Amino acid sequence: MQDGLSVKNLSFSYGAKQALKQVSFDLPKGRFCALLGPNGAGKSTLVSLLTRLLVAPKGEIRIAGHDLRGEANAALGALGVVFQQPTLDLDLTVRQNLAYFAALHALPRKGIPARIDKALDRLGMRERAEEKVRTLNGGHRRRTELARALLHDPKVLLLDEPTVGLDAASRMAITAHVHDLADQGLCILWTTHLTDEVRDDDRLLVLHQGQIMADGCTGDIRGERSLSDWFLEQTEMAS
Ligand SMILES: Nc1ncnc2c1ncn2[C@@H]1O[C@H](COP(=O)(O)OP(=O)(O)OP(=O)(O)O)[C@@H](O)[C@H]1O
Repeated sequence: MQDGLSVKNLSFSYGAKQALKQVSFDLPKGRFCALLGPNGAGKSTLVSLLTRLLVAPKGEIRIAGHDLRGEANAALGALGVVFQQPTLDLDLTVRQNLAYFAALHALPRKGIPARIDKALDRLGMRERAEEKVRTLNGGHRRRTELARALLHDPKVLLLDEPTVGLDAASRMAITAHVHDLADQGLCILWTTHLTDEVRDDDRLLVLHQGQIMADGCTGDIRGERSLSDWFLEQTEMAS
């Protein structure tokens, strides 16, 4: 899918343990998609395959139309990633952290300050640009990582349980910011095991025991039940 994320028949095993079984989905641009799965469902394995930390022997991944196997540079160039573990340098300022990333990715030097300002604006972080990351709270650190992931103007943004360790207010703020990014045209894949981060009009993929057990609009999937009740019931039934 052009400008979106497409996965076809993706399987992966760690030795005898099959972590993903024939996973397929197509995510369009301009949509927030939550990948919901309990512990051990295969979320981290999928993230590792999408970022090429692992390579699947079978199946296809296309990022903004580029095949991750055949056109790895173009595919990864269209992908922004926020990993679960924070990777900011605490002793550098917000701006320095972003500039460091821009240099690492060989972005054209002249445009870097404007790119940084734009990315910080998108996350409401411009006024924090000159502060050391160590002085920021967890939510603002997360937003800095998000701004950094946007610097190279990706089409697809992948977030691996991005709210882990944040308080309720920061979780809400980050979730709202990322929904705004989807409204601005990005294709978002947000992995989580927390049902309260998913809105009724979000696209929902439910991963359980390595397989997609539901794919659609969240409100349609949960029906009359709360998503939390639906999710518990389904994952317990399938266990
Ligand atoms: N290096 C490994 N060697 C063997 N099995 C593994 C390895 N990494 C993961 N697994 C297994 O693969 C399955 C999927 O794990 P994965 O970490 O992808 O799930 P997850 O949904 O990310 O879980 P969590 O939310 O707990 O991180 C699990 O059964 C897990 O035990």
